[in-house]
Amino acid sequence: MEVKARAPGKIILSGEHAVVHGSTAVAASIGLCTYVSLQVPPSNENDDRLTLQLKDMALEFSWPIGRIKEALSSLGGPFPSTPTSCSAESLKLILALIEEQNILEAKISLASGVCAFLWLYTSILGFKPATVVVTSDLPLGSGLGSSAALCVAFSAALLACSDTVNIDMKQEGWLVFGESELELLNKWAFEGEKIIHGKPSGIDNTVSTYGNMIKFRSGNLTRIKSSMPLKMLITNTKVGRNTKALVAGVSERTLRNPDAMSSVFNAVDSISKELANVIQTPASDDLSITAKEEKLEELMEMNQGLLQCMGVSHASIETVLRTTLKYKLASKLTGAGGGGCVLTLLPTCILYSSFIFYSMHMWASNSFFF
Ligand SMILES: Nc1ncnc2c1ncn2[C@@H]1O[C@H](COP(=O)(O)OP(=O)(O)O)[C@@H](O)[C@H]1O
Ligand SMILES: C[C@@](O)(CCOP(=O)(O)O)CC(=O)O
Ligand SMILES: [Mg+2]
Repeated sequence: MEVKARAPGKIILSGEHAVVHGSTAVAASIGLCTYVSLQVPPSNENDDRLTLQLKDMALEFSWPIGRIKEALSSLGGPFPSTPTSCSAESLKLILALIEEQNILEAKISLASGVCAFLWLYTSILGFKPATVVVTSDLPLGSGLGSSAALCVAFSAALLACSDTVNIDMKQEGWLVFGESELELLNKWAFEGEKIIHGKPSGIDNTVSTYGNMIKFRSGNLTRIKSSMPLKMLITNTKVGRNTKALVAGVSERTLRNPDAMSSVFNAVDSISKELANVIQTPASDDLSITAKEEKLEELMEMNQGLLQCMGVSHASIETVLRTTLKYKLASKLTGAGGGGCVLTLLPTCILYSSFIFYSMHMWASNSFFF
């Protein structure tokens, strides 16, 4: 049997980091996905290994099922069948299994993704042999939510293979999970994100699970329907960074300056709520599309200023901000910052201005348009 699953990456329009501390944030899924294929051999076949292939990195991890059972036996299995956090003790045992595979120093950052895989796999499918293949359109560690897309795609493939969920609705040739299955999937993906991020808010796995645009606060999502065309340029600075370290840095700053940071988080909360309102409110004689875009630009600039206060901007991000400002375009970092991707709002008028569009495109050779 083979199951294929895909899950999208995301952009955060407002509220990253502050959302970890209880503020509202707004995010949208994008058309770049992570794909997982899971092949379970027929039970009469003599293949008793669990193999994970990370195709884009030309990496393969493979363990005899007996070795995984032996390594995790002290946990007293069977593993939990409802979404449960990976304890420090389980994480240590899983890391030992990964260390045996001699992962190259240059690719060590992938270990947390492999850890999330082993936790989700053994929790949802137990000790079944299988081959799992991962490919992705997303740049890793760039703020576009590759970690969450990976966890959502893993959870979707694993749950579809398990006997516990029913999926039967079809959309463009893909089977679709129902509401309660999506909720279960999202909870499992969150447990995977915790292994990669340390202290995630849950916004990335939630927008990857449900798609479209969402407003998110303290674990609760509200679906948003945009009433205006929203075009974003995404520029990848290609400066690598690690979400876990950046999130921990903001928490440390918050411990040192609780009152000041609480004001910063409150301001971000107001900005995200206002941004969601502007996106949802239809244009009218009193509020033209141009006025709405100007409002969004201002809110994005304010959010960027507060992200600088949190200490998560970077010289490469500032360079993109300065460059887009020359064209009177507003930008902000998206995701954890410290490098990674920058969002620039492309107002409807610029889409007709071929000169600016062309020169921006030439300059931003690392950019995608959405
Ligand atoms: N396709 C993938 N294959 C293996 N690991 C992945 C993949 N996508 C994401 N990961 C894991 O997620 C980490 C990147 O997550 P993170 O630092 O949160 O950045 P982002 O989510 O913005 O891409 C990688 O270092 C790796 O551990
Ligand atoms: C910084 C944060 O708000 C978003 C991180 O996104 P990413 O991993 O950089 O794509 C963390 C979170 O909400 O879990
Ligand atoms: Mg991430």
